[in-house]
Amino acid sequence: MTGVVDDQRWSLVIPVKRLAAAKSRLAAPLGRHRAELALAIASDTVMAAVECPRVAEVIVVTGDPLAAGALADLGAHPVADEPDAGLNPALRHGARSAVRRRPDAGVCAMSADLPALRAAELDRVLAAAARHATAFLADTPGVGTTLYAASPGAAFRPGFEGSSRLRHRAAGAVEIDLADVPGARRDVDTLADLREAARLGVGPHTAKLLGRLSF
Ligand SMILES: Nc1nc2c(ncn2[C@@H]2O[C@H](COP(=O)(O)OP(=O)(O)OP(=O)(O)O)[C@@H](O)[C@H]2O)c(=O)[nH]1
Ligand SMILES: C=C(OP(=O)(O)O)C(=O)O
Repeated sequence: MTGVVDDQRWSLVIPVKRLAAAKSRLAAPLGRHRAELALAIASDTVMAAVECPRVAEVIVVTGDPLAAGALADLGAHPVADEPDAGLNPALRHGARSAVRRRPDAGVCAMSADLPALRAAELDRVLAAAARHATAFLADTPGVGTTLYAASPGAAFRPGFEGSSRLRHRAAGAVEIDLADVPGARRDVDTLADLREAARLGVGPHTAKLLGRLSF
């Protein structure tokens, strides 16, 4: 893209499903601690985003009052989960709010499932995203997407869920090709994912909970 802005700033739109329904693939191993883990992971994701120099604002889209309060305490701006029709509509709603609040910022949707995310990694990913109208980062298995970004003025059309890497690519978004951003790619859906994130080093909320559970 021409006119690349090296210091482009971003509104991060982070969706957080109702905690009682979240992380269903961890229900068997975690039992009653599942909702607590979902919130700890979202808290570490939001904390890294808030600390990232290129991030102007973090908007959390959630219908969960406990998550909204806890993530606001970490510096996020919560908005309602409207129209309450799943992930991509929630992201589009959050993006409209982001553009109203900061018209000069790019809009970047990012999963709340990244407990090993580091602010410096996210900063490098966003610097790469600013070179394109729309861009995305594939997850560790290379099937899904952890982050989808639209520069100012570009249409924001998130296509998360399932094989979203191919979907984003087919829609013309450019894949961000950075080798060493493992925390930004490692989303956690299963126990094996959680173990791998723990090996990378998770943030303080997740670390504390895993310590308590002797994980
Ligand atoms: N606001 C909002 N966020 C959602 C919704 N569905 C999923 N998410 C979020 O989207 C991201 C990816 O979620 P998924 O992996 O599909 O769901 P999950 O709850 O993390 O895990 P599973 O229950 O195992 O599918 C996470 O940040 C979720 O919190 C939704 O309907 N509304
Ligand atoms: C929503 C997605 O991933 P997951 O359900 O694996 O978290 C995705 O990769 O688009």
